[in-house]
Amino acid sequence: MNSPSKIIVGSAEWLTLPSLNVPAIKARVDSGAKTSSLHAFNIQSFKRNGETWVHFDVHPIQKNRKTTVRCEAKVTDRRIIKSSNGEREKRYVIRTTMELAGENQSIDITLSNRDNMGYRMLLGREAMQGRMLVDPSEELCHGDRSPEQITALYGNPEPKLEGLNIGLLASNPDLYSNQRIIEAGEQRGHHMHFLNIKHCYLKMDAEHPEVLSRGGKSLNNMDAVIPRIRPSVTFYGCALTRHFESLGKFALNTSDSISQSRDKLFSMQLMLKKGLDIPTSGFANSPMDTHDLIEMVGGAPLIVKLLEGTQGRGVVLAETKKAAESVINAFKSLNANLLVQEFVKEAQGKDLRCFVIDGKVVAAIERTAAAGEFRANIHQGGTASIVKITREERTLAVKAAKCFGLQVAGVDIIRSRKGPLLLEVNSSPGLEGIETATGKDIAGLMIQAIEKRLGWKPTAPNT
Ligand SMILES: Nc1ncnc2c1ncn2[C@@H]1O[C@H](COP(=O)(O)OP(=O)(O)OP(=O)(O)O)[C@@H](O)[C@H]1O
Ligand SMILES: [Mg+2]
Ligand SMILES: [Mg+2]
Repeated sequence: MNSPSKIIVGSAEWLTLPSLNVPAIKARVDSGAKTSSLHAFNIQSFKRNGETWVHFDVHPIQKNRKTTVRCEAKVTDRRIIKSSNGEREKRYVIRTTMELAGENQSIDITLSNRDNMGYRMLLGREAMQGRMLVDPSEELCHGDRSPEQITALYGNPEPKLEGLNIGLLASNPDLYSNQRIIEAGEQRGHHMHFLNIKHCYLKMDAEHPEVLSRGGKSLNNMDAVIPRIRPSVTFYGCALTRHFESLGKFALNTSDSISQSRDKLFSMQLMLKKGLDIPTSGFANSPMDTHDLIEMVGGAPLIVKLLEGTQGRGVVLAETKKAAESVINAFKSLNANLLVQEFVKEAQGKDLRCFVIDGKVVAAIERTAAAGEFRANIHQGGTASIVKITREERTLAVKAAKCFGLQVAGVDIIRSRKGPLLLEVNSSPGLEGIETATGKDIAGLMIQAIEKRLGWKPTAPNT
């Protein structure tokens, strides 16, 4: 069995991919994977002498997004790959030479657009069969590479002087929030593009997928997009965002996170599932259950919410049981979906808006309803002021954003006798109220979240 001609490899090894001009790449040895894979981006197919080729970029060094190698290879196949989390994805397959322990061999590699546990390459069992034996307790059996050696091989990359191409996917360029995002991006040296959601369209094609803007301009050169999708265009805006994501572009809030948080009922169920508290709520189909619903949330006074409402419209306070019954049944007769919720009276018309970016609360305000009003929405005449939030509230806000996978979120919390309760999570929180009240550059922090994710560093001196 143990043929002496086989090479022993550990759990990770340095390889060379000479035809791709990759002099050194640390691969994770993964006999659980069939085919080897390479983390590639900007993957673009093209025709050469009637054959399909791809060019793509690789960051060959772990935790380094500055060193980029541009590669080109003939496509030998397109394959459905099932990743370890069960997701299926169609990927390009290329054949290339791999050098390990002084031996060359030809292997198939799929081009994956995700990082594999921080490794830029996975060496699958297809490439190892008949040639290698794995000793999982060892690592780098064929030598390590020092940072100095890596620098000698790749040279010192020039810092990227050029700003990023950032697309703001939104509807109204005159909106305070949109203007601020464009301004903050430009201030930090980026090329900001206002992309009107309704003026963008997409091409679904296996070889050359694309997002375009009216007139036929390709938007495939965007490095990142910031979706600011108003509720009326959720479906279309999420479709565009999803397309950008599948092109390997970074979306500050993914289409999945946006659509999940937009569905009020679903989002409440998800928050509860993650152990995050909300005011007790009920949802029913038939008016025959109205009475039970009212009892369930502790009787009147109670809140009735239309699932489709925004900015405080469609949120009603029913002071008495009679009023509650009439409101619920009236909405029902209009075929509206509604939920019934316990009224948090002790909040006294106040709620908290916590602005979360990249897992941190970067600003918080307290909104106070106008006199005679229980809804704290600014659109309903509410006023905003700075507030110090508790550690518990901070944690709750961060967890709420995380449970949807939102990198930017406006988390609304109401202070109840039982402690802080989540009201809702917004994927396109407005900037005006919070920037004005706190004086913080929230738009700038959103841009910085993109820079961080893309490993972009501003050049001195205007950091
Ligand atoms: N259960 C409740 N008890 C007391 N006040 C509430 C309750 N639910 C909502 N409110 C008040 O009403 C306001 C509006 O409610 P909510 O945020 O649920 O709806 P909305 O703002 O219309 O929704 P959206 O932000 O999605 O447009 C809240 O900001 C809060 O001040
Ligand atoms: Mg609200
Ligand atoms: Mg909302």
